[in-house]
Amino acid sequence: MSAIPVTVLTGFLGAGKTTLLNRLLRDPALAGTAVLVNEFGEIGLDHLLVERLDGDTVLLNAGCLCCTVRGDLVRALRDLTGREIRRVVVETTGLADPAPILQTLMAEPMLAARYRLDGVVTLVDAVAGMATLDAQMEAVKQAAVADRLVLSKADLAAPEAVAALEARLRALNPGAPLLRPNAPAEALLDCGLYDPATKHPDVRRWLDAEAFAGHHHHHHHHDVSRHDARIHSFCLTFDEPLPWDGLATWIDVLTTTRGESVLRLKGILSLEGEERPVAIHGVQGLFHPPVMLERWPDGDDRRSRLVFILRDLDRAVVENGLRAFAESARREREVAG
Ligand SMILES: Nc1nc2c(ncn2[C@@H]2O[C@H](COP(=O)(O)OP(=O)(O)OP(=O)(O)O)[C@@H](O)[C@H]2O)c(=O)[nH]1
Repeated sequence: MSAIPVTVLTGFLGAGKTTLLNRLLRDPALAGTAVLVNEFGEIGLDHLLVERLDGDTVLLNAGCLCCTVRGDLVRALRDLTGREIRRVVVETTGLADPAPILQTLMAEPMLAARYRLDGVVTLVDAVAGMATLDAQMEAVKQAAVADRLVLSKADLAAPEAVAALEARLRALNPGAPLLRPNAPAEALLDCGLYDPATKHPDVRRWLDAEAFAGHHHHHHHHDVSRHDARIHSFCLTFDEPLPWDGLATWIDVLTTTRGESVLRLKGILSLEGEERPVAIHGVQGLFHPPVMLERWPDGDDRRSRLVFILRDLDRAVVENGLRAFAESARREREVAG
């Protein structure tokens, strides 16, 4: 049984999540999709309950998915077991930090066996988006960790305002394609490591390491908001195969000491003594077990590439740490062997 993809649909209050979802659900490509909707404050916080609406829509009530109803998310996904479900979309409340949701999906062993995180789709409202990003750190995080960014309400905004917001989003998250809500379902969903049609790894689409070339740290930009300045993303590339032991130790250290600062990490690795590539990804201090891929994708170069989205953590700390741990693992091996 192949794991069922779970897409997390997020975006600030009123950004158009429900509108987009309703359109997508009419698309035949989404037949067999179960939807978990998290509405904030519909029912008192004392009564956590999961209510089945029509068909396969489940409403997760009582509070924000990111904090109070993580247990409900697990239960709701567990309840779907045995049904003919091909895909799950979780619509978060506008206030949600997506990280704990992603962590729940990755960390719960029962869920990890049956479901796989496909990706995060973040809606940004072209009218209110700029001000929201200035005011709300959560909105910046939602945009920064997205695999797909969708700009809604561009029809209501001036072209210059749309262009400015697009430029800001590209700087914040160079790896995520920037789409409009009328984009085809396949472009919006299926952001995972595997091409859903061929089941082969599609690293380019998943990682889009090339998109980070030319994008640099924005701290020195005069007009960047303080929130944006705290979050930055980059891609590290390594020509030589990396020692897994050094890398694993470094990930452990980074996770333990600065987990909250690593908003997201995705990578494909060439490891010493291993022909096949390994994919790793993590969200705020939690790492998915590494996945060994069958082979390097056709035409893909065989360098290790690691994409980081960090908050309040300098690139140099991460890069120097990684190099130091890799170096010391190599040295230890030389001494031993
Ligand atoms: N003109 C225009 N209106 C839109 C667009 N997307 C959404 N809207 C409108 O924006 C309003 C909010 O949309 P919703 O889909 O309810 O937004 P949401 O993100 O689900 O809202 P919350 O669940 O409250 O966070 C509705 O009135 C939609 O009709 C768009 O692309 N263009």
